[in-house]
Amino acid sequence: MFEEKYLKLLSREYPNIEKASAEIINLRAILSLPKGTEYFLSDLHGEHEAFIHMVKSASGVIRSKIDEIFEKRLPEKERDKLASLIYNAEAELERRQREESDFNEWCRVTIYRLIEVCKSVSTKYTRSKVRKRLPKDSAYIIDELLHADDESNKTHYYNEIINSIVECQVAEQFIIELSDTISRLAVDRLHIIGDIFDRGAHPDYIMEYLMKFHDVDFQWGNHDIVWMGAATGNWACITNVIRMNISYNNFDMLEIGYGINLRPLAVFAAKVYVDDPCTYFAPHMLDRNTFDPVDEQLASKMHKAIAIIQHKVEGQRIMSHPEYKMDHRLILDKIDSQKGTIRIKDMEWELRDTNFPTIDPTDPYKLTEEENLLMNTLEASFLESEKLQEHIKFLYSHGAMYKCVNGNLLYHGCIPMTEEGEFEDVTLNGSTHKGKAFMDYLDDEVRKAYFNPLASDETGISGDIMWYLWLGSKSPLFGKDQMTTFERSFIADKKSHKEYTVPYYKLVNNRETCEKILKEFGLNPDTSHILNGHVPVKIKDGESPVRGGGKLFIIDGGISKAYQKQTGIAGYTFIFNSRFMALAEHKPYSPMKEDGSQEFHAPTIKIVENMPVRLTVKTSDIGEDLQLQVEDLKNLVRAYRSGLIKESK
Ligand SMILES: O=P(O)(O)OC[C@H]1O[C@](O)(COP(=O)(O)O)[C@@H](O)[C@@H]1O
Ligand SMILES: [Mn+2]
Repeated sequence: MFEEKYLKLLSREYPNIEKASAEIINLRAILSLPKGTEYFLSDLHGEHEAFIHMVKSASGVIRSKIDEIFEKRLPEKERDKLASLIYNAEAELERRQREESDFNEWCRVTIYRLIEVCKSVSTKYTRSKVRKRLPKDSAYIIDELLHADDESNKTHYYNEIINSIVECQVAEQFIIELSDTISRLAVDRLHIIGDIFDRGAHPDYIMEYLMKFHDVDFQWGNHDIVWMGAATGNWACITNVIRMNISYNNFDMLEIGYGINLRPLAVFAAKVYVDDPCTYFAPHMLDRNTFDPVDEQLASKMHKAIAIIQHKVEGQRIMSHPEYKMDHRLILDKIDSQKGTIRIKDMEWELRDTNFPTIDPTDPYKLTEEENLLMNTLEASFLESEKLQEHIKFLYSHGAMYKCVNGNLLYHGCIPMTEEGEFEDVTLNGSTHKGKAFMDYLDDEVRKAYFNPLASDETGISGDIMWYLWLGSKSPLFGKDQMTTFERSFIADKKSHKEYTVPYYKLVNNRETCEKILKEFGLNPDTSHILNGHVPVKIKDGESPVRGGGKLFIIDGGISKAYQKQTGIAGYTFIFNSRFMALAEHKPYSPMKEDGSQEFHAPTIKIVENMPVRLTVKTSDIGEDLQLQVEDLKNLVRAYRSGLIKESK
């Protein structure tokens, strides 16, 4: 009965034997194609240019295709230029326009070459899938070019199309679209293993790019979850987000990108810290603001003002949630203004800054009236920012705490474990969970906090769970014992800044631990792998991204400019195609120079596992779905044949 109903519904889409059979043939053709290339990135930290370059170059995949096709026909320099064109067509076109004596001829030759590359990256897909990835306006022409020269008598037709493109003066647009199509085809699916936000200038641009990408998923990082909490209106999250981004001078993103009104904070800070240079709050100057340059002095004052509000608000959250077990992070009541010291966990530290005009020593966690008003305005800015809310909703709809995909387990930080290597029971809001069940519980609560706070277990203010996930010691997204933000700004002695990672990070050096985690998530421990982000791999100190005897890969190598000194490289990406799994080790991204030139450094690719046989779509997760669809369609055809369901046109 149920099946008949279902088949009737299906018959709306495939109303007769012919249509249903055509789809069966199509699906079976797809199943036999090679598995598409999956591309994994993590810890993007607002570095939009480096990120877009990584996606467009597909971590060296484009370059190796060009070499494969043109090695015998074009000198290396020419191949470099063709690659640069695909990475950033607008910029390369500008350079060519200046340098080529016959620009039209260059366009003509370039279109031929791009079509060859495009053909090569589209061989893994059905024609219909390729068509879907083509830009709307030039889809028809590209489709023709991709297939026109198969027969020699079509060569004339092929040349005519290219000549017309050049003569109609649409060659540049066409080249841009074709280049973009090539990058899109080179990567079938993107996985972002957390931390899109903070430190770098433009996570907002990264989100815009990803929202247009054909297939992307996220595993939330601690820096994403704190923005998700801020977008929920949680003050502990809001203050953290603003503090961090002012500390990296990201005013363009905050005020222009997301429309967060920082004027009240500026006015407040300038007044409260009028004679305080706020020396230890000077922002890092990695990127300049184009639209919203804020005077460095004022930025330092704003940074200190929001940091103090953060410590007050956080103290309130700690007191409301005894189960967070964060009493040791109650800091402000431990300040001894007379002595200029602070006592943290039985240690006394000297403060390098003792000017706290807004802290009432008898009630140090209470916001002043002005601070309270200021927080109300900031909350409104976060709740009302259409762009931010749109980006956060996308993070929700395409993201999760973890993901199992094609035999890989993806998560940003860790799975809480005891020193003995058992999954650790964690109690939050009166509910105790461990392992996969804990991740599922958190996933659920994070969604409720934003979409349906009344249905959540949350005992404090909505979004506290996101704040806990940002810095709590049992947070799978954080994985450290504490976040020493206060110490980093107020105490010179670096010993006080120490943050220790949880046992997980040692345990995963053992293969058995990794296998145990994979099993917990329902994956086959013999064939599956874990992909982790979050902890920068310090190559220069001899660290390796490969752990657990090759069962786990940590791919945070520091795309973040702020961390490149520590890691010695510019990040890892991971590639899983039909033939192998590989780590790509990147060199720092060099931005375009004033004269318009730009150097690209190909990453070093290390194959970490070769597939015993070439993988097909059939063996991938999607393959399972497609096979079920084929079965359903076969049942539908049977129902038509037996007369159970009537065919229509
Ligand atoms: O180097 P910054 O930007 O001051 O940030 C330091 C803070 O960032 C953290 O490392 C968290 O960020 P990550 O998730 O990128 O590691 C904290 O543990 C630390 O207190
Ligand atoms: Mn992180």
